[in-house]
Amino acid sequence: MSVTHLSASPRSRAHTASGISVRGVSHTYGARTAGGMLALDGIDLEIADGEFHCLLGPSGCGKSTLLYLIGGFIPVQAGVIATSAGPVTSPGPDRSIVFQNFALFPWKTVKDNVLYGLKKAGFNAAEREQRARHYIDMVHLTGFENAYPSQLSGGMQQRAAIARTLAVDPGILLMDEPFGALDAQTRRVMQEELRAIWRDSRKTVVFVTHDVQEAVFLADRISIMSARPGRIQHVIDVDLPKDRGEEILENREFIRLSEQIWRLVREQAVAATRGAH
Ligand SMILES: Nc1ncnc2c1ncn2[C@@H]1O[C@H](COP(=O)(O)OP(=O)(O)OP(=O)(O)O)[C@@H](O)[C@H]1O
Repeated sequence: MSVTHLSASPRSRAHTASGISVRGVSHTYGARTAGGMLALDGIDLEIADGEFHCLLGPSGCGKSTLLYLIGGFIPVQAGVIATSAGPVTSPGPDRSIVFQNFALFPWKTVKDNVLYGLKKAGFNAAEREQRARHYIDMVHLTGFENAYPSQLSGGMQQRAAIARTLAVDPGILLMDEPFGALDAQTRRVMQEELRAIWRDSRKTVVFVTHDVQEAVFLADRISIMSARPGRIQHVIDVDLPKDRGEEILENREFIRLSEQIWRLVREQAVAATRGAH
């Protein structure tokens, strides 16, 4: 896939990639009541500017909670989260999120969904048009600008949601199992496309997944979290070529890493099951 860059004029409000620093972050749901539940316990994590970072771990270990804290969607109770824009205290235009369930407005067309985010971000009419066209093309939806979400397949809806998120040019892209609802084949195509978009647009990505192969395919580094309360158990470097396609699945390092990480995640999943009894 070829991706051309839009001019980064001061008026474009483009956000440069940024690192993310998470220090001593804990989170308790229902903290004000006696029965509060500790979801995250002392998370320390440094994500470099321009890194593709995956969070892996058993169900309920707090992956989404950590992502929402970085996004500023839930307040930081203990510890500090910072980006190059400073400490995270609320959502900001430098961070955007893509959810599993697409989160498109069903009553708006693909183009209007993309334009909506741009208007909110303060782009002028000409920039909105130019950006909408560019990002709809980037995710291969040219020709479907006037379609409504209900007229699109799941993969196309998720590509529209990604176009809407990318169009506002956040430096940090937060993705919460964005391909979880897709069939295996569409998922593989989307993984390749996302990797290509990331490589060409230089964003910092934090990507939550349950899928070990997906994490190894996409990431520069992978954090494996413990069963609840979530802690960072291991941080693994993925030393694979930058350009990754179907052939990487047969790369010996890919296979070795996938097996190693699968064992580590399984240990945590078993611990989570024991903790539930
Ligand atoms: N709003 C909430 N109120 C109370 N408890 C919550 C809330 N959101 C999440 N939790 C609990 O916090 C823990 C962590 O949830 P979270 O969704 O962050 O985990 P996760 O690792 O993303 O899970 P999954 O992989 O199943 O999506 C879970 O036990 C969950 O039930």
